[in-house]
Amino acid sequence: MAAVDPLVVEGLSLRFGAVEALRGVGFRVGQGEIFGIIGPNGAGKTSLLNVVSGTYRASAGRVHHFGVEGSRQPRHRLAGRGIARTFQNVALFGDLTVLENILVGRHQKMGAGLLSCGFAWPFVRAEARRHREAARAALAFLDLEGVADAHVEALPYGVKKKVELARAIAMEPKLLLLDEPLAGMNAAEKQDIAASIRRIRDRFGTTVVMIEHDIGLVVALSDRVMALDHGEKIAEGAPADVRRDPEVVRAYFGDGGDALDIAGHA
Ligand SMILES: Nc1ncnc2c1ncn2[C@@H]1O[C@H](COP(=O)(O)OP(=O)(O)OP(=O)(O)O)[C@@H](O)[C@H]1O
Repeated sequence: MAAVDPLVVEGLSLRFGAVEALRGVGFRVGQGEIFGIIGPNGAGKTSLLNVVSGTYRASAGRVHHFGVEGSRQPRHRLAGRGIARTFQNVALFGDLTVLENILVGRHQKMGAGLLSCGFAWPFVRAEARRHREAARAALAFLDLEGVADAHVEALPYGVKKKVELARAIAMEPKLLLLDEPLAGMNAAEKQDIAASIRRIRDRFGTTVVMIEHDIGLVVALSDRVMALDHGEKIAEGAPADVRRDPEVVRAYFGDGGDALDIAGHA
């Protein structure tokens, strides 16, 4: 039987009063793909990710996760279905340690109660141990073991962003949604995160959908790219083709832009 695509989006529209944040956006993401979403400020990228992850309800259109209609599912159900996301701004608990933050993510996946309950049943202890092992494995995969017991608020921004990624992969997602994973980082940190995203896909076969402003890295990292402008899809395809697409260049730079400009945009 043919594999079902992890994400199929059809005719999505979203309105905020008079603002049409999304207008009839549709696309498909195949198993194990890294799919980049680009577009100038206000293009609708975050709105799209919010609809895909069930945070917002679309005015029209559908989202299918692994063949199941998902746009009306509550967010915690998405976690149980193998979908994890990170946020544009760091969304960790600053007063908890890195390891504790990862365990909170696991908790979301496995359902409430188990980690916090006081029972000493052997199966509960075994379950808690399994969560810890999975959390530590996620940290090790991203070379973060050294900060496992550090409080998140004490960490540099670039490390916090990486911890968010670790928290997401500790949920063992089949589909990973990343909202500007490289934002606010220096060049070395960006390269590190980009390499980590690729390693996650290569090692676990995770499908990745990523919004990102750094066009150079999106093009280098993605298998396919989609560009939005004013809530509409204006291009989709091979990263290098989308970057050169006249509509995309115009969206970023107006009529005076040319393809060389966007090639260097970061
Ligand atoms: N909660 C909201 N209420 C009202 N308008 C909103 C809301 N969220 C987004 N918008 C509007 O919807 C449009 C799309 O915004 P969105 O944040 O999705 O764009 P974006 O491409 O993610 O932008 P950026 O790159 O700046 O993050 C914008 O006009 C924005 O002002």
